Amino acid sequence: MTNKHVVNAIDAPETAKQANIAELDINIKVNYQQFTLAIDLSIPLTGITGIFGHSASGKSTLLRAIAGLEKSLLGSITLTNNALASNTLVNTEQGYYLKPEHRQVGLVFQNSRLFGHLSVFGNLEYAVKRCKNSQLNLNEIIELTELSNLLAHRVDELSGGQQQRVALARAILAEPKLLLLDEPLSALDQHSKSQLLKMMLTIQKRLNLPMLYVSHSLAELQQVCDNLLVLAKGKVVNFGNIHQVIHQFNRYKENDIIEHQTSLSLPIKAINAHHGLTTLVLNDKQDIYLASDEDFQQQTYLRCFILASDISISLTEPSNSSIVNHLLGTINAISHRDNSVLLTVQCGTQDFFVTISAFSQQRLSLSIKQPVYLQFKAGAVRTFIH
Ligand SMILES: Nc1ncnc2c1ncn2[C@@H]1O[C@H](COP(=O)(O)OP(=O)(O)OP(=O)(O)O)[C@@H](O)[C@H]1O
Repeated sequence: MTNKHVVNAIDAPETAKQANIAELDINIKVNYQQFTLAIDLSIPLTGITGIFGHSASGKSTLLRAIAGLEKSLLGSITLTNNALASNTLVNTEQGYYLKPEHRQVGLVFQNSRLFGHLSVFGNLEYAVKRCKNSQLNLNEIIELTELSNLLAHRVDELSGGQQQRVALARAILAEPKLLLLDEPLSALDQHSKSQLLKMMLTIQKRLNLPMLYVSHSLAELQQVCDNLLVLAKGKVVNFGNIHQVIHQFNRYKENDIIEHQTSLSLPIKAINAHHGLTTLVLNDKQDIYLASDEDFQQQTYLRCFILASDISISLTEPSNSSIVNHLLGTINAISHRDNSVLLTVQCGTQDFFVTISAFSQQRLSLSIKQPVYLQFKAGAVRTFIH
């Protein structure tokens, strides 16, 4: 198999091996009658990596292959901890297959099967007993998954969100080197989703546990993922830093999966409680204003995105406008789509994506290399809380 996708293929000069980061080397084919998954990819095991794609693109099949649940797999999967230690999970050429229970890979599904007749504590205790040489502190995991008040409850009496927290705790207590999450939030309401996303982030950081997280929701992935893998029809279409992958999708004419947007992670410069505005540093000359949220107090940087349809263009600096954000930039790409035009405007080193009508583009005679002002309201900058 060729065209191996490497870490942040887009701009990272260093591979995970060079940086001594654990890595999952995948070179596999899974053949079904009507579908083939063919992946040749090295995934650096840092933070949370999102796996995104249309239905039936092969996301769950990939996770099942890593977990050891795919019988019809050909190829190899190796978990490399550092330059010196690697752990082959499967290598069909060598006739090697490590059983799922020996892979040190945890799995949380949409409907994780718990022991319904046992209490929450009983379920967690079972996981601890199965894990030899347990290093984790059970109380810490109970605290991280906010289960202290539920320990005596039978799990079949819990809500979906509570059950998923038990499933998460149980998976972690098996002390995996890698945690796979397959649509763990899809059956939950918005409140439980936010709670679990925050929990996943905290757990990832506190335990330094790498996660691969499959979701249909780009918004969920944007809240927690550092890297994004996009699959289509069983193949990798893109992999790398999540912001860069989203920006590359903006540029694909055939993109039918990601809404055109500018995706950013920026440091917080100031929180102006009086005006309810927060300032983010875009570069040494330009800031971005957005509406404050009390949770920003605990943050040093924010992930945010601005839809391309929420930004407009002005040829002169809008000095008498109520719109707080105006950034000077240079048009470096113009792409026509039906009656609209997608502009890429560079401000400092950051690309912004702007959709305007073809009518406006003609009226303003916009062309490549032209300086323009971007304008967007503070409310157009959408954020996620960590
Ligand atoms: N055991 C199986 N036998 C035959 N075909 C299968 C089997 N498991 C999965 N497939 C096929 O493989 C393809 C990919 O399925 P998969 O569940 O990996 O997709 P997915 O991207 O996770 O989809 P979704 O987002 O809908 O869950 C589908 O066309 C599915 O029908």
